[in-house]
Amino acid sequence: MDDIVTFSHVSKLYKEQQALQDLSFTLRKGETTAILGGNGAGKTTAISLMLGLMTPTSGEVTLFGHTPNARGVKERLGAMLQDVSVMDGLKVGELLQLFRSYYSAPLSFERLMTLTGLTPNDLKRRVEKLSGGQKRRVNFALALAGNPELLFFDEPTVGMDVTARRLFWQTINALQQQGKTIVFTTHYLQEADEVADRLLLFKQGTLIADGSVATIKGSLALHVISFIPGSGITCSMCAELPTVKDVQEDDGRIILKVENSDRVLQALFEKQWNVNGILVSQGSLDVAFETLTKGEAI
Ligand SMILES: Nc1ncnc2c1ncn2[C@@H]1O[C@H](COP(=O)(O)OP(=O)(O)OP(=O)(O)O)[C@@H](O)[C@H]1O
Repeated sequence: MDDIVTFSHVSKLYKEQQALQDLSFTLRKGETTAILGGNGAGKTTAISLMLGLMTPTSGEVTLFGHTPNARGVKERLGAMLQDVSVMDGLKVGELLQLFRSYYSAPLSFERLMTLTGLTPNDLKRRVEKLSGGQKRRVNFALALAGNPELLFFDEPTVGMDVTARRLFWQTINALQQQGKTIVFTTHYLQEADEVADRLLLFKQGTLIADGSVATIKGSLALHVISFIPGSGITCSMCAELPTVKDVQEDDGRIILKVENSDRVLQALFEKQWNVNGILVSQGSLDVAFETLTKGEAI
């Protein structure tokens, strides 16, 4: 079966707070999905529901066609959550061994160390003595210990240094090649752009966009035009140009986010405005994200 995660009209209410509202989507085998959204959009709540750490107020969540807490489901998934909570009092090697013992076909110590960058020295250290970044490596190793089919990462690279971050994405890439299904949340849009096959964009507990990076960028079709304004050219004049959605000034350049760059260029030439150094580029995921989360495009 190719449907690995399904949300069917899922809502979650925390007392008065509506965290998710009528959310429906399906994640398929082998897909890498990035869940994006501003603070409080509902990303962690969605992941917690997938992991069976809480239940929906209404609607249904399934993993591999079963409820997340059904027998046999947990063995097939691994997770690295935002709160780095590892068991104090144990050495890293002991903790890894404990986790490996839960699974029928765990990854070897050597493989886990290669994948996560843990060193033989790290294995001898007590978990509570590790730095925040080192604890995240341990949590990464724990998520991979059972060689699961489905992996969840909630803001995985927060607190990782550059080397750790690079190794993390290399490992994710290797897992993608093996056909694993991966779900991660991030505030770093570049990560989502580079790694994900699919983006789910949350806003205030609802799904406002679902598609590939290319589709989401393309559906918005926002382009960026920038130029150095000559005297007399102001931001408010530029805001009147056709299809302009946003105007900013930065470092002596006026930067326009526009729906139709051809029409803007044509208008600039017709008006014979005194502008220099015109640059046109395709909108980035950041632009798409900003536009969507401001609600302008929907
Ligand atoms: N245990 C809780 N009790 C009450 N409200 C909660 C609880 N957990 C989350 N919320 C609220 O539910 C909403 C969604 O929170 P959630 O943590 O899922 O968002 P998020 O997208 O992961 O945010 P962030 O990017 O800041 O981590 C927020 O308004 C939050 O305040």
